[in-house]
Amino acid sequence: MEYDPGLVRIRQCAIEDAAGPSFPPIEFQAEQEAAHPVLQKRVCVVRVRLAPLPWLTINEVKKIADFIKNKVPCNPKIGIVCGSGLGVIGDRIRNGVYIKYEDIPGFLVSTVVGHRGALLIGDLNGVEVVCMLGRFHFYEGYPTWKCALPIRVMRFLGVETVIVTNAAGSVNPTYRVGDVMLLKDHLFLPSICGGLNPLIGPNDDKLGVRFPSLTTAYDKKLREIALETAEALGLRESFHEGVYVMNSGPAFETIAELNFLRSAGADAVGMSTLPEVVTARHCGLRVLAFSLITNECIMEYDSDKPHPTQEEVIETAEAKQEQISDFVFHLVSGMNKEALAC
Ligand SMILES: O=P(O)(O)O[C@H]1O[C@H](CO)[C@@H](O)[C@H]1O
Ligand code: HPA
Repeated sequence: MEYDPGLVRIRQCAIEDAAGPSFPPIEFQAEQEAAHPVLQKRVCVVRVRLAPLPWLTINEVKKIADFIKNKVPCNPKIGIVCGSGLGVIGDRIRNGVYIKYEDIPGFLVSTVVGHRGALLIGDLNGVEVVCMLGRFHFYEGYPTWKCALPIRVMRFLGVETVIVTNAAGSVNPTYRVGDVMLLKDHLFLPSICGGLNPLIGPNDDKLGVRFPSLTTAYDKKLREIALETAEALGLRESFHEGVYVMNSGPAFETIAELNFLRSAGADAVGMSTLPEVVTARHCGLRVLAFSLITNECIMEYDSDKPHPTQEEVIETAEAKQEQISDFVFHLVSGMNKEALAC
């Protein structure tokens, strides 16, 4: 039988190398053909060129965590992601050690105003935390799995719970600028409509299951603690629980889009957070997430309200930063007590 390289079909090929699982090969080249000694069939030996792996393996993520641990011996149980203008949360951390993102091999760099670009590890109200002073956004050009890479790094630093914060616009007309919305659910539009789920790619079962459930993504007990903390600080009236929707950004939404999002059940809209939340749930972390409402979204045509700007977002975040950092300061203590009691 004549061997025709054009007819070779390899239906599935998973190759384990030292670094972990590979993805489908992209090129086959026939090298030789021979009779198989046992099967008594003609077989061909092929040379396989693998597609370069875009994803990091568990070992590569562990290496980043090990680098951090070698620099700063630590055992944080809570991880915090600071949203736009909310890096001030880190100012309450005592005995903190900063590591700039650019100094961490394999990490990313922040490119957005209002994101300082460093990890801060230290003591927040008696709890050891690792705090991201600045996050990564899809619109900066990072794929969603990379935006969420720090969450996996946190997991290998020993973190069990993450507090993910963001600045967001209000879609719910009863919200006011300066209010806080605890996320009770989300609409991950870039995932549902755009195939941008951060878990796309080979799954490592040692980290999490292939098909994680997100039915209880936002921990109920942690939300209760957050509301009790707000109550104790006299802030309860400005706190809500609602649905966050992610727009990939960087453009703010049109009026038609905002009305569509409202009718779909959204209360606040932003351009971040969900890659981190999905990744955290996948690797077994508990999640509390909240939005600071930094601007009112314009939902009507011919409105004379100001158009949303990054400056307004940062201004509101700065005006509220003391309140937010006070809230997080007390929140971590309540969360820690609950974790110790479990
Ligand atoms: O979600 P964070 O990082 O808080 O930032 C929010 O603020 C920026 C828009 O002003 C966008 O990046 C949006 O996502
Ligand atoms: N839309 C999207 N992202 C945002 C907004 C907004 O109105 N405000 C802060 N981040």
